[in-house]
Amino acid sequence: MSTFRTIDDLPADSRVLVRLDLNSPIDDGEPQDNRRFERHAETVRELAEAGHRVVLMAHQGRPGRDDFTSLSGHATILAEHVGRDVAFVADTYGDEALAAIDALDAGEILLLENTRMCDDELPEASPEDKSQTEFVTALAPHVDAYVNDAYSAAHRKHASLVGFPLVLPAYAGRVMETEYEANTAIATREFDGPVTMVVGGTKATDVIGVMDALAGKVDRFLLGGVAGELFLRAAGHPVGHDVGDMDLFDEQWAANRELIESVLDERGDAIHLATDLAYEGDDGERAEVAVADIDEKTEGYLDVGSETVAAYGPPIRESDAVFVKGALGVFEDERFADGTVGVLEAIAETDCFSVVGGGDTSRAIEMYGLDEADFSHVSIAGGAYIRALTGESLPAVELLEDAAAAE
Ligand SMILES: Nc1ncnc2c1ncn2[C@@H]1O[C@H](COP(=O)(O)OP(=O)(O)OP(=O)(O)O)[C@@H](O)[C@H]1O
Ligand SMILES: O=C(O)[C@H](O)COP(=O)(O)O
Repeated sequence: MSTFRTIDDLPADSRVLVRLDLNSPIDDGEPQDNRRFERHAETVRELAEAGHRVVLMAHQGRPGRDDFTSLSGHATILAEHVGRDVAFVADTYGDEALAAIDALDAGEILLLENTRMCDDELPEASPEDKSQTEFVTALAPHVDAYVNDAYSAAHRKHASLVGFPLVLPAYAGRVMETEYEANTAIATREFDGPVTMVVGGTKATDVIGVMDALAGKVDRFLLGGVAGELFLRAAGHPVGHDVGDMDLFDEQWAANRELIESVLDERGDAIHLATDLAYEGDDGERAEVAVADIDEKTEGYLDVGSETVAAYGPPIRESDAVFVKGALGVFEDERFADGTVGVLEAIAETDCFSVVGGGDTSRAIEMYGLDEADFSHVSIAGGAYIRALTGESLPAVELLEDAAAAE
């Protein structure tokens, strides 16, 4: 259990500065609704209903990238989820922002502009340095308390995440509480039976690092996606090569080859690899091939095959806990969704403790009509989930723990 002060501990009628993570896919300049809005809305609604004056901060994208936008569209989506007005001010800590904060009445909600539009936010620095930036020193006197709900950004040492807890009483929001507990479970909880981890997706470098770090905690790894093909390649099969203009395999193979070979060598008995793979046949339909029959590099494989999906079911059903990181195939294309959906269905049928992480993978849950309630937790964190899985501490979380300990 964490040792945070939570929003239950806030003094009545506070003016609270709340850090959310509303970083979202952007389409045609507009933020797309997603789980992050729905989850953070609970914290925001609870604060407003309790009569606090609620000032929200969040980031979107990074300067120089296409997804670096204003948060005005985010305010509209958030308001729909909260069921209350969310005012927006196109300023981070200037006179306009401060005047809007001062004018708030009890129960009103205000979203400030993208924190990354302010120069003090981004360069990573110590909490002490961040707490002395103009961004923090200008905003802090206009509020009574700081609430961090942005677990999924807590690995970043940015001003809005690590600067405020040093100058204001700091509390954890509801999303921070639930994400912390579920995501640290693999590193901190004892399970009675086997622990299984489903490993896939495109970020092989990240997940192979997690496999290495968790070798002693996880009883079996079920592999697919890019990492799965790289392990098959290490086992001597001619797969996991970039085909056409793909750039997923060769670079990650060069960067991780030694680690993959040593993990396979030391934990080979715990690593389950696909025995068949799926690809796009000449007729455009899904085609499958047994891994043992692949003797030359010709195809780009886009999913694990049906024999593999069937073989991954029993170990999941026997598990006491299952953690998912990354999809087993290109599930966005229905032809190649069998691996990802197959393991999610197997998990949903059990009553084991289960955490599904990663923004992309968790999207498969609604795409294929699965019920989120059948999983113990569907995480909204990407980079922070990876770090939590390996037991690495997150700077912004540590500061909330320090704040509670110093009480
Ligand atoms: N064999 C494959 N070839 C190409 N892409 C694949 C393959 N298998 C899975 N994918 C892709 O992996 C993506 C999910 O992987 P990613 O590593 O981004 O994981 P995530 O954990 O869901 O997301 P994030 O960490 O970005 O929040 C899916 O969009 C899927 O299309
Ligand atoms: O979307 C995320 O994973 C977090 O908001 C962190 O965003 P960043 O990787 O741009 O810092």
